[in-house]
Amino acid sequence: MEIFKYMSKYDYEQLVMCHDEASGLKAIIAIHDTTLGPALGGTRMWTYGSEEEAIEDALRLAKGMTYKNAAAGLNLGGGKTVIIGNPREDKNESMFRAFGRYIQGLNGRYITAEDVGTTVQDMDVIHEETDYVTGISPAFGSSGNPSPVTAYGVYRGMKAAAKEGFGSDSLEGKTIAVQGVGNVAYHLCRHLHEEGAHLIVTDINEEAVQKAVDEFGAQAVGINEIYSVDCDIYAPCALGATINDETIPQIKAKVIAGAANNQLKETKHGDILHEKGVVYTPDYVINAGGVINVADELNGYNKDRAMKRVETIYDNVTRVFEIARRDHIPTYKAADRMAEERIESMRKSRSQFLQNGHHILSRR
Ligand SMILES: NC(=O)c1ccc[n+]([C@@H]2O[C@H](COP(=O)([O-])OP(=O)(O)OC[C@H]3O[C@@H](n4cnc5c(N)ncnc54)[C@H](O)[C@@H]3O)[C@@H](O)[C@H]2O)c1
Ligand SMILES: CC(C)C[C@H](N)C(=O)O
Repeated sequence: MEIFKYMSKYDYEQLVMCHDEASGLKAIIAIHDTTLGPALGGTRMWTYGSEEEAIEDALRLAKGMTYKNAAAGLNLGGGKTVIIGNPREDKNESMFRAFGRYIQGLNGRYITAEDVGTTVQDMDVIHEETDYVTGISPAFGSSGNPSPVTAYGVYRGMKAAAKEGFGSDSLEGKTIAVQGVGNVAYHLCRHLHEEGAHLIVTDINEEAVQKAVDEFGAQAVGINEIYSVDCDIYAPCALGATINDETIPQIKAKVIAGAANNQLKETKHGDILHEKGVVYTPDYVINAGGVINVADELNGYNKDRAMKRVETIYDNVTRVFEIARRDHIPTYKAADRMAEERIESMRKSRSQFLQNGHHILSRR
């Protein structure tokens, strides 16, 4: 991978390689765009096949956060971290302390939170070294684990997508295939079960599957079976790129709406879904609940205010479908248009010089 070529193609600002021999920290912080404000995005810990794969993931996820934050109406830019390692085996306190010092060194250009493989406890350790971290324990006056809020946002966005696909936003009696029943999808399944949906689930973690079967009466299927099951809605809630050349011909769902980041392997897969008449709900619009919730910490966390803002995901998803219909474009392009228009208008209006300009973190 030619890194500068890639950064130039998608207009990235900064890539930081963080290394601490003593703790084993190998982290990559990618900052995509800070036009709207400091870059806020979570930290993923994962066993990557190669360093190149990790860098690419950090870059792709950071760009997704720029669009997610912009589309959600937040005054925040986009960034993300990946830590190379197994979250079950390789974590230690000094690793997250070292990582916290690297974040502090960026002096507020990047603010972190949880993502796959990291927890509230990890954020608390990072907080020992820096204030540029969110999703820390409620004991610190913070918002804690963002996953239940992300799940609520996905649930609301899925209802808006159902309205588009089926003419009603009721999920009662709908069959929903959920891929991955981890932190977010467990709570999503609870909302869906409470509304009377039938659930089909899969996960590489058998315990997680069993919990969904026991608590929500879900039907369990194999890892590769999930794409081809008879269902109304496919909810990708594991990792990215699950909508691709191999899976699209298998998917029977009329609507796709889930929590995972970067669901389309390539943009052409969004075009194919559009041609097939599948209602694809752009990932970064529907899964913004977690970042909306942690971002509220920057103003002194207020749960009611944060949840009110999460409710807007229903309207944002609806708006994306309206733009797609109006401009005869696939939904992923409509979402990009919505986010890019906001960034561009702010870029233009901010060109005027201001001594000691107001900064979002000054309110903390
Ligand atoms: N946690 C949040 O607040 C949040 C916010 C926005 C987006 N997301 C995205 O949502 C997705 C899920 O996040 P999470 O926090 O629930 O993570 P998680 O790690 O708790 O859950 C992911 C689940 O997917 C399972 N999984 C992994 N590979 C799989 C495969 N091939 N097939 C089936 N299951 C598989 C894992 O075993 C795990 O149970 C991620 O893509 C994440 O980036 C999370
Ligand atoms: C800031 C975090 C809550 C980010 C979250 N992991 C996401 O992808 O949106």
